[in-house]
Amino acid sequence: MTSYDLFVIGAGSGGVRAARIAAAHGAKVAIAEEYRVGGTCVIRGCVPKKLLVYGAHFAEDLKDARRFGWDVPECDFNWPTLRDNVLADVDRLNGAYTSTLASHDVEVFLERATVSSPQEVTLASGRRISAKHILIATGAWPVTPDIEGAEHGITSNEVFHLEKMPRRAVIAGGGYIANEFAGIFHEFSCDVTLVNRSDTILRGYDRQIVERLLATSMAKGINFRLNAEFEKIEKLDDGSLRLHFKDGEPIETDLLMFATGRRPHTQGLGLENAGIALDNQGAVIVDDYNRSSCKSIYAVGDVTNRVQLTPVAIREGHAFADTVFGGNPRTVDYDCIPSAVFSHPPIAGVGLTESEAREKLGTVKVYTSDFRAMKNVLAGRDERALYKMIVDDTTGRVVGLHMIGPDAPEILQAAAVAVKAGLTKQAFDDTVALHPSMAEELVLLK
Ligand SMILES: Cc1cc2nc3c(=O)[nH]c(=O)nc-3n(C[C@H](O)[C@H](O)[C@H](O)COP(=O)(O)OP(=O)(O)OC[C@H]3O[C@@H](n4cnc5c(N)ncnc54)[C@H](O)[C@@H]3O)c2cc1C
Ligand SMILES: NC(=O)c1ccc[n+]([C@@H]2O[C@H](COP(=O)([O-])OP(=O)(O)OC[C@H]3O[C@@H](n4cnc5c(N)ncnc54)[C@H](O)[C@@H]3O)[C@@H](O)[C@H]2O)c1
Repeated sequence: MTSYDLFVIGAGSGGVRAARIAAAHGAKVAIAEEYRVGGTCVIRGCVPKKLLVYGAHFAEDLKDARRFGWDVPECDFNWPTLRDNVLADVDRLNGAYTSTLASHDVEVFLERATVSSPQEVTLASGRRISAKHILIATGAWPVTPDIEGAEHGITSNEVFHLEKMPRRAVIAGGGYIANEFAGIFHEFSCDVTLVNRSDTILRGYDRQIVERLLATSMAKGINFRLNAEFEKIEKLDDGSLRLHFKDGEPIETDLLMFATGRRPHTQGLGLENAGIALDNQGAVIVDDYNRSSCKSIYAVGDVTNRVQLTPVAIREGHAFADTVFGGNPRTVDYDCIPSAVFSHPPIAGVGLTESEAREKLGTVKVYTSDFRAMKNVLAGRDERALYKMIVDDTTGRVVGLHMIGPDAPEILQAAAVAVKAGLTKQAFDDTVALHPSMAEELVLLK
């Protein structure tokens, strides 16, 4: 039986980083991937999604360009062209990730692996491999509600491969994926309805910012059906779908996409063969050093259900490799992780929301800037940005920054450094504005 120092299951964001760094520390490493090297982020998540967001934004840019003097003729959008170009870029990245593993002498098995004992995995081909350490980096999988006809819906796994752009689309869910794809489909002239089971969308984001997204999305023409529970999905003779709800009128649509959360991908992985403890969501329970209840087996990324974001999975994979193979025990700092929703317009935030800060700190000061970006003014686009700074009134420290508006994620990434470093509102005020920019609002808040 071949033996390795480390066997990684899952070549996504966390697994690839862990494999590469462990190998650089001198370990003999192998990795198994059942679909494509690169994982969710590269193959069917962040990267192709962001490329579609860019593609979608041209709908507004082309219209606005006329106000800036460009003689733009009526333009048609061609979905197969964008889809195929995006998928070609995914192929390129898949190749780049595969060569990175090869150049670090990580052996890649393009097949499913399961755990057969604390120091052994079995490949789908039947081959058994022993390893001193096993890393579970199998990510998460879309959850679809248990309702009659749910099989007629798709998930984010399939959305990047659509044959044609539907005329009507319903997106179930009110989180990241639902809001991002509502914007994408809408910009491609599709009639979009977002259906959520509660009246709260984007839980965890600052309410005022989310309210602004809701208002802006509705003004653009995206429909929202909140507090709605599906009863069943009926497929009609012409191939379209009729969605029935426990209350309210049915909706007819050409496409139903479930964006109703992602569950840790642990089913059928054989974790019981190594006595690995899971939580009630099926996530691998790990300690601060990513070690599971079995001492030779570790887990990183979405499969641990801590923070389902790529940069977090990467950090966890890196910290694991440094800890176990680099003689440098490290944990990941989960405080002040910036995040964004690539909606139209995008949202970005770091630190405490206003309500979290009020609950945690008691006395807080909130500074806001509610403005129309210069570009939107000339374009005649009645779309306002909102920036919010949450300050601890006792210390003057900025404990949260939340924004919605053009390029909010780009601006927030830089500002998050200041929040993470514990800078005060005064430090922002002391910084001279960079004019004219949208970001200058951050140092001009009164
Ligand atoms: C549509 C979408 C958009 C997203 N956008 C963003 C974003 O903009 N920003 C952001 O930070 N995050 C985003 N995310 C989340 C991000 O993709 C994940 O947090 C990240 O990919 C998690 O990395 P991971 O290594 O834990 O798992 P993954 O990247 O999911 O990798 C797990 C890999 O394991 C493989 N695998 C599973 N089981 C086995 C097995 N038994 N044997 C072999 N291989 C196996 C899978 O095929 C997969 O390739 C998005 C997710 C989705 C779905
Ligand atoms: N920009 C980003 O960083 C980004 C983008 C996409 C995904 N992600 C990651 O992927 C994860 C999964 O994304 P997601 O959007 O699927 O999950 P999510 O957890 O963000 O949202 C799930 C939503 O589905 C709703 N829901 C659940 N069951 C439902 C039902 N039966 N009917 C209608 N609504 C229902 C929930 O109320 C919630 O609003 C996110 O938590 C995030 O960490 C990140």
